[in-house]
Amino acid sequence: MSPALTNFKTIPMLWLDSALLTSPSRSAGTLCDSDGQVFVKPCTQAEIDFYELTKSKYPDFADLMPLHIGNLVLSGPGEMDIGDIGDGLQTDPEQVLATIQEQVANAARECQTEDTITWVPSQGKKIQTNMSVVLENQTNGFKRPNVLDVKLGTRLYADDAPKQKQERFQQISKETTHHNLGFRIAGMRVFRGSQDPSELDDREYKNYDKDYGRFTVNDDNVVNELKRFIFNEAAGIDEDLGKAVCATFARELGTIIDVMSDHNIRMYSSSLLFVYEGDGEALKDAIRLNTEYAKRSTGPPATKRIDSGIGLDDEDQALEQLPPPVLKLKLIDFAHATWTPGSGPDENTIKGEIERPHGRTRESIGVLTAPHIQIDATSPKTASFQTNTVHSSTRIIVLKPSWEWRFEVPAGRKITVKALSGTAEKDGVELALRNAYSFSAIKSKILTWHGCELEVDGRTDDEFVAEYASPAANPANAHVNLHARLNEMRTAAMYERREGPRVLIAGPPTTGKTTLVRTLASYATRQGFEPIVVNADPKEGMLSLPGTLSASVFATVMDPEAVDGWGTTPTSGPSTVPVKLPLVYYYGRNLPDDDPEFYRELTSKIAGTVSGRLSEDEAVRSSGVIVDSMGVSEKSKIGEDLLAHIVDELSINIIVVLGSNRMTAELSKRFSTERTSLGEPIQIVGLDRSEGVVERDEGFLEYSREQAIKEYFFGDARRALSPQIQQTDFDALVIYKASDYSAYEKATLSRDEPSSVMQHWTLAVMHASPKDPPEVEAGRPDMGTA
Ligand SMILES: Nc1ncnc2c1ncn2[C@@H]1O[C@H](COP(=O)(O)OP(=O)(O)OP(=O)(O)O)[C@@H](O)[C@H]1O
Repeated sequence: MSPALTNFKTIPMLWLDSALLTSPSRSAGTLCDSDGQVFVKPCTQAEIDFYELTKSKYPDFADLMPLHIGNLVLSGPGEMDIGDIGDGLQTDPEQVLATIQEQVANAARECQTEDTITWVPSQGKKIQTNMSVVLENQTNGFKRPNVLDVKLGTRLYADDAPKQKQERFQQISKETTHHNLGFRIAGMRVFRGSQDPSELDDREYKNYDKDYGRFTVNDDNVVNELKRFIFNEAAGIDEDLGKAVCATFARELGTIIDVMSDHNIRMYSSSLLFVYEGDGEALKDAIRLNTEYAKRSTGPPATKRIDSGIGLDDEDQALEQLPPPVLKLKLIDFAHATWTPGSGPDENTIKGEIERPHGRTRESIGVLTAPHIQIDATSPKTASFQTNTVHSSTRIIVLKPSWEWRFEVPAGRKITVKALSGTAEKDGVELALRNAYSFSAIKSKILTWHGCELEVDGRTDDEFVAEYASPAANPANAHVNLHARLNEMRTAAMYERREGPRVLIAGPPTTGKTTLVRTLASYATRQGFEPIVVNADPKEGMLSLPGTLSASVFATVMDPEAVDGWGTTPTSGPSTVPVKLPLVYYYGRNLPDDDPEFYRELTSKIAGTVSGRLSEDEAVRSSGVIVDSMGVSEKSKIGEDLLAHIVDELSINIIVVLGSNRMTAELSKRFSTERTSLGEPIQIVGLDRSEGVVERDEGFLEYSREQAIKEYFFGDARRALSPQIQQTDFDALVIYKASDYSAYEKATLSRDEPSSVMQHWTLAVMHASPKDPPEVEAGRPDMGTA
């Protein structure tokens, strides 16, 4: 049988061999590469799909899983039955590693030993598999890995499991710690885990097979049994060292619970895989080396330099220098895992990860840190230590004038940035010196005009210093010039008591439009102007949820840490940065072309309100308007028409086109003879796109949108928010849903009845009489969101 990799470069593959792994195990279907770095696990297409979807759409969740390197197709498709994968496993203690390491062929083994029917999402029919996932081997790099597999959940079967299977698994759950605690020890392996040499294998491991977790471990002894995994004087792991391991696992588990709580997923029979260095001396060495590494490190593990204009990749070098691992904790086995949007967090799985000790504000204390284990977090000896999986290092980045530090932080990770000296700004907002700013799920930049020193703590996914020979070489220079020109116009307008510039920022997708709008708004407020900013791009919300169009006066500083990059509203709770009060219209769709009529109607309404505000408020009038528009591809006729509608309605007199000569030329032609409603000519300015502007994939954007929704309802980590609860009878509510737009069906809204399907929906609340027709409802501003 010759393996062929689908999306992974060829690597020498061997059948799993005792000489290559930390434990001998020769299990059918299981492969390992020659240096033990990867682990190949036979699986179904559903599991491959789950890995791939998670990697592309939910990167923070993918961080909780073993790294998915690719997929493997074995030759002779159709020859292998998933039920065959488990042949020969389980009986010999030496073979238990297969259970423990990534639960190789877990589903199949369960099927063979616990049920006669193969449990795969095919209604119990046996399916054939010639596929495997190629994963990072979690035990790689350890000298003597101790491994513990904890199967999670009270319920162990998915909805599509056959009835017999369901009954069998219900029975298992009832008879084991699954029932009350929501988890069970599925396998364990401890270096020198017994004083009796006859209980150890030839590599000095004591192996606990799955029967141990089913028949020996119960609710009363589970904590003591778990202690066997960690507190092991015979291997040199004393009380202090063991407590430090527990505390570090608890911290990692906290992250897993936090991320899982943010997602809508259902997992059955998944596990947590705990791995740590089981040799006390090697463990102490690894802790020391990791601590030294963290202290010594002045740069992130993967820093790209652009010295002499040549990109140097330090990644390989940095990886070689990494200290040995101390411990790892991953979620594994996704044979029965699916993403279930709208279903809420997976309480069944999370239950197994949580113990609720009294008096702790945070509930994310895991099985290994149950109160009985008594971690003394105050003793320096027992404090948790840094592992290289969550390695972070403090480093200083020195930027010369007009340079940018560009960075990407994935969802679920956080960095803090302090400007130590000089001046630094993020999207036009100047960073206060020595103030720590936190950023998560972000792709952005810090720019300096005069040079600065930044202190950065935390691991980024990518970062890069963009060096420019002179300020003029940085496209941001054009933004400053544009701002200077707008300010001249504002000052003139102030003296003449008329309207200041109304600017529309347009361009194809991902050209830096929103960044420029934020920068211009921030520069204006820093100089005492009070422009109205209009967000005409429903894809991302401004001071409101995604799917809305909004406008707000910006008279005070913006909040660079805000999840949407703009700031907060009074509904987001108390804030150190002044809040803004936006006018919001609910559009309910991603793109303007999804319902152009309704989009036109709403932008006209916003324009009406903006015009009212301009005429009432002198300071706002002379400051003018800045509009962020949707990305319009160069050949989109409808996109161009919608832009023209915004230009007309908001009396735009300056159109800035980013990153497209063609669009600049077309708009110049279109507006060359037109005048605004105030009789001014319409100027078109073409600006270059910065090469720093980055694509944000759908997974990243979806996560950002989810965070914006969460922040809207619950505040953020910096401020607690108690959402207002107002109870209303369902009879008093009229609920409308955006109907599917078609050229024939012009109705924007269709009536919907309250039902359980609406759980986790966000509803825009509008003040209207229940008798009002949908057209009237649709055009009203939101009072808020429920
Ligand atoms: N110079 C830069 N360096 C690094 N990142 C940047 C830079 N300019 C913009 N970005 C980032 O690139 C991403 C895309 O930029 P932005 O949202 O401004 O583009 P856009 O044209 O508004 O996109 P869309 O068409 O999707 O609305 C953002 O995450 C932004 O923070």
